[in-house]
Amino acid sequence: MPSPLFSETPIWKKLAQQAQRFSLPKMHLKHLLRQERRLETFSLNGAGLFYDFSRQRIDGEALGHLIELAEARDLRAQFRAMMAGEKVNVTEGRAALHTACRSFSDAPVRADGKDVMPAIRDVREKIRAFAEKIRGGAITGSTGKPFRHIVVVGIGGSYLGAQFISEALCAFADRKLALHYLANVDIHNFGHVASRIDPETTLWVMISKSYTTAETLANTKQAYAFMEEKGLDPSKHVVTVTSEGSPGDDPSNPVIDAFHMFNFIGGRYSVTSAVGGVPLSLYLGYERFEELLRGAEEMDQHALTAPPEKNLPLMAALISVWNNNFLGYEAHAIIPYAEPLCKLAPHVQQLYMESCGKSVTKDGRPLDGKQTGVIIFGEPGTNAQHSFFQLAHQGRPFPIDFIGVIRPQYEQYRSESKGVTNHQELWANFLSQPMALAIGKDDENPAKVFSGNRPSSTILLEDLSPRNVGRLLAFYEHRTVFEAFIWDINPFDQFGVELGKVMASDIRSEMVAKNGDEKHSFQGMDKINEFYLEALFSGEKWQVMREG
Ligand SMILES: O=P(O)(O)OC[C@H]1O[C@H](O)[C@H](O)[C@@H](O)[C@@H]1O
Repeated sequence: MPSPLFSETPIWKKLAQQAQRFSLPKMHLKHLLRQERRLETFSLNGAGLFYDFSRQRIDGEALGHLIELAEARDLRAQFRAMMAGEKVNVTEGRAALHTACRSFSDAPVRADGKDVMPAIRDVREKIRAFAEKIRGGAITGSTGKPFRHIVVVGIGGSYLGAQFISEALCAFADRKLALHYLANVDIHNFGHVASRIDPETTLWVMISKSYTTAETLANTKQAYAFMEEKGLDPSKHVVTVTSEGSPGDDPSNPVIDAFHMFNFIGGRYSVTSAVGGVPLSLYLGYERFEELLRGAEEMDQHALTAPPEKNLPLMAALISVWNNNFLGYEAHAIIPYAEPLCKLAPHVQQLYMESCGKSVTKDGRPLDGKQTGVIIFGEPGTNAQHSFFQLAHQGRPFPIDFIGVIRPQYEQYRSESKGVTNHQELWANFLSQPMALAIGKDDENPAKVFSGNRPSSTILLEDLSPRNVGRLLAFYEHRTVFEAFIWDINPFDQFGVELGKVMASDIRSEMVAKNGDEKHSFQGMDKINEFYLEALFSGEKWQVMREG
């Protein structure tokens, strides 16, 4: 029996009724915040994170119904099934076992009846040994020099997670190593990287689960051509991370080493597999990568075992669904008051929007668009305040996650301005923004009125250690899947990215024909694309065409 559509359940009706109460003036956040013990009642501690949702538009009664929702949709049972290796990715007939990547327990985890842990432990061990050899100079490039640059070639899930973590932890990186990312097929990305590396001391890490992604293949070819042009032997400068048996898992193409990821790990959930493990261990050292895994494992265990009312990612998912489905917010911002978390929002953007941007339940029943994910975006504070916060305060409202860190990675720089350190100045803003959004302000001048009643959560970390970053990473992963479980959608497939790829392939064929025969005409294509292809191939004639 498929579970009923969320919108057809009794709990949906109850929550919709609850939401109506919140349109009353007395439910404005400026009043709710005066409730006694507001912070204690609406905040949670767990797995090293503090999650404060006291400035969400919620009260005890609404919260009670949200907890009921968690039970009604059996969220923890679904999560348990995921961690136990059941085929929760139903449309692709696969398990989703990213949590196994950071399991350090002796317990087996089975996918298709087979314990996946031995293979996972082997990969970790292989990464450790490899990273030590590269960092220690035991493996060198083809001219015998130790590696000083790492270029990570990959896109989407084979890029964003590693970029988020490497930025978050770059204070711990080996100063002798520079890390570069080559994701975009745009030649400007390649040109930029090529102009900043020393080819002889560059290690290229080619990451692709499928090894069929057009952008990554094009960039890989570009890199090989570049090395060959410099007289270097690519087999001494390239390492691959891909699934077993993929086109890139090819022994006839010699590389320094090849690392496997597994088909039961989705791209956007793969940063704790070899996809993140190889580049991050090279850049930060394996021990730090392992600390990150241990932090993620703590959050996994918390999400698995804590009851809904104490479960951080589950509560965050409930609040998110409340804001989206019942209070009607269509976007959600992630604003870390911590520059090292500058790539958290792009990572969560893929993680969440690829997972929750669906239009049918996992068994194919249509959902109206409002019953799945919202738009995620974000930038670090205070930068965001000086760019788009005008709209956050006086324009269209959207919920925000404010993320703060008690101790910065750089505690040694303590000069003061206006009587406070930079970190304290940052905190003054980190504290003022959620309050200003919640409380608002009246003014005789309508242009200076702040309506307030704009919800936010605050997530606090003690510091930005690898362990805490791992906890934060897993928090967002689990928040994402809990939301998907509420809607009964599959957070592990991404068919929505296919149509554009197929159309690109048709257009590519036209380009191939033109490259082979300059007389090839684009006529017969749809008129709009014909116009643009003519423009691309016209070169200097473009101006003439426009004038004509
Ligand atoms: O790792 P790859 O197979 O190269 O895939 C890279 C990325 O491309 C796809 O288009 C998907 O949208 C992503 O989920 C995936 O992570």
